[in-house]
Amino acid sequence: MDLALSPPADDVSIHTALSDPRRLEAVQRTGLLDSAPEETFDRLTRLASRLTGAPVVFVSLLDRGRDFHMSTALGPGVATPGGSRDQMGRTFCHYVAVSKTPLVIEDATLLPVFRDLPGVKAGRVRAYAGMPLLTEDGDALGTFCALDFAPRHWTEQDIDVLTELGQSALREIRLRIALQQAASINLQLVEQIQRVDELNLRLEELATTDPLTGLRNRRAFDAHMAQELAIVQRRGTALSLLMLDVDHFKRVNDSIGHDGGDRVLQAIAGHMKACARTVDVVARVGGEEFAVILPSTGEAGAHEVGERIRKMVEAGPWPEMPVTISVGTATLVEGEDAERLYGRADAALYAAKQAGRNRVQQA
Ligand SMILES: Nc1nc2c(ncn2[C@@H]2O[C@H](COP(=O)(O)OP(=O)(O)OP(=O)(O)O)[C@@H](O)[C@H]2O)c(=O)[nH]1
Repeated sequence: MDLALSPPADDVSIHTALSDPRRLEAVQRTGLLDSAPEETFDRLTRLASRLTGAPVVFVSLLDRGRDFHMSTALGPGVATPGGSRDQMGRTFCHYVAVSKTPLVIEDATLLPVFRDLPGVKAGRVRAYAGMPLLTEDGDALGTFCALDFAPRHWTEQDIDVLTELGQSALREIRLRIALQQAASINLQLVEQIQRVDELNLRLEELATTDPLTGLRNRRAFDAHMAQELAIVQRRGTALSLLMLDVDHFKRVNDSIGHDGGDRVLQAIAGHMKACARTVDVVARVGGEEFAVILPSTGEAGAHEVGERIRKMVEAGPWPEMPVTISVGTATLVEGEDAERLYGRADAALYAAKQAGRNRVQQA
């Protein structure tokens, strides 16, 4: 029974069909290209070889420019092909993939279309029976096929065996595609979740950061203050607050312009960050007003930090005009809430201004 192509596909149309990107992508999606031999497929080819008596049965995946033999079974006494599992050049499997129908050849040397195939010319194959392995979308992935070195009559039972076992191989390959798809969807989901997390983090950062100085804004300051007070209540540690205000900032603006004033605010923010520990919370709480929350810090420590910042700001360098700050400090007393602490630090700041500015005043 010769089930040859009618009309047989020519080289150009075979090349075009095999190069179809959708088909090649489907082959990739099996995840089986260059995979190690697997018992699942080897069992099927072995069984097919035993039941048909064909000396060679294999499952091929038709990749770009090569046939990858993912499973090969050899009959008794047949020498192992060894080496590469890739088959280059035109093969019977290509005709099966292009026609998407079975191909059964009893003696290829008698058929002009096939007698010049490299495998036939080299004596590696004379008879061939192959079934196409098609995706659910009808793309040809490869073949399940048997061959013989001598002319051979393929019986109806041979064809049934190859068809049935080919179907089993195909079911397994389709399962692999589905698994690959599920894994890829899973990966995409994980990536999307990561992206959303990153965006949320960025949004949170934007919502809590002062755009001019990069310090925490008033909102973040209030949240940190509540958090620190809760810690103090639990652990009984100390907590201090610094309020800072640029001296005569109106004059600064008037002299060097609003942009110049902004640069001064940025430089002061830099000095404050340089003086603070990582646990301290440095914030811009108003136009030219700053605050620093100092966890685990008592009166003396708060005064010291205030002085350090004041001196650093005074030292500048200020190329355009001298700049100083006034600082008010307050240390939490028992039973005090955030508002009262803030109020006392602010009052101390006011007192520092009244006392002549460029100084640190304790509440
Ligand atoms: N450049 C700049 N100026 C600001 C910003 N926010 C507030 N200001 C200015 O800061 C000045 C604050 O002035 P005042 O509150 O009168 O106090 P002051 O001039 O600093 O004087 P004292 O605080 O009493 O030493 C105003 O001129 C505001 O316009 C800002 O983001 N950028």
